Amino acid sequence: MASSFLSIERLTQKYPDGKGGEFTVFENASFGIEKGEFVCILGHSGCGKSTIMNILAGLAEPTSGVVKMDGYALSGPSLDRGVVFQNYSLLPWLTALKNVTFGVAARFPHWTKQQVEDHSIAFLDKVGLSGDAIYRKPSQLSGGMRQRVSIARAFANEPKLLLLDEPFGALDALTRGTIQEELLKVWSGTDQTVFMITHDIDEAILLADRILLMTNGPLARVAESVEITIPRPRTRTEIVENPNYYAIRNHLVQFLGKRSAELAGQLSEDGAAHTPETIRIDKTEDAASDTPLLQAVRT
Ligand SMILES: Nc1ncnc2c1ncn2[C@@H]1O[C@H](COP(=O)(O)OP(=O)(O)OP(=O)(O)O)[C@@H](O)[C@H]1O
Repeated sequence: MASSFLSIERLTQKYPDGKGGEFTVFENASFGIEKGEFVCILGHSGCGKSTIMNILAGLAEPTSGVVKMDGYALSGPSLDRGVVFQNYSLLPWLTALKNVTFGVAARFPHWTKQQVEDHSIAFLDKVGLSGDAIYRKPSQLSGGMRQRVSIARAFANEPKLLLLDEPFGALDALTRGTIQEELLKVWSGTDQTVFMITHDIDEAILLADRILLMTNGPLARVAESVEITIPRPRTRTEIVENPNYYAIRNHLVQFLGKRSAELAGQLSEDGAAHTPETIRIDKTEDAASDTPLLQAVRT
């Protein structure tokens, strides 16, 4: 754990319960994320996903515990950590391009104006925005285009850690599908580490190297870390043909439909750190070693 690029160590969050007491959202949550990994977190509403995200972004302090990046404890927000929220958070008075150059110029102060602009245009292009569109203001863009600008802005800043809080939650299914693939394209050309909240199982399988599963709150925990054993590059139409797709999907559905509630509120009595169990489902490996096809290999 200590050697992970991002190390979440014994994170505990308690809030006042409004009746003079307090309730524990999660306790002693511990997990690591490696450099360049794309990790999604899934869990029911209220389990504490946004709380974890806000702590990673430096927008909130945990009740106890520490988050280390590259071995150093995080404190406060930083350009090293970029955040994309569901509501785009673009500056309404600036064009799409200026929304991107604004951050890039701050991140790379030694660059010339031309370098900043070329770099920003290249990232907008990667998410399918070019021509006139980049000179329009957010109010003149569709929701999908605005979210493309947010994603281009976040990647163009090249933060060490990119935090995505349900970035596609407000988009229709078709636009969502297109932008998911654009996100994969822009991510695969970098060594960017991404931590993303989503409520969409298929989105998580398409995007992630690993999916962290949280039990229901209060007293939630990150119970499982499910490896996505589907090779990259991935597309929405191709992954469903992979033999692991439905096995992984079924596991996630079972967890969220049943086990997330059954495991809820189970905290260790001795105050030990809660690390997720690694789940590896690989029907291709199973077939090669003659083990039953649907068996999950737990480590
Ligand atoms: N500032 C706060 N004060 C008191 N309680 C809070 C505060 N922020 C969050 N909570 C509570 O903490 C719990 C976890 O909230 P959080 O927003 O992290 O959940 P979530 O998993 O992101 O939910 P959702 O999927 O609905 O966004 C909830 O019960 C919420 O009501």
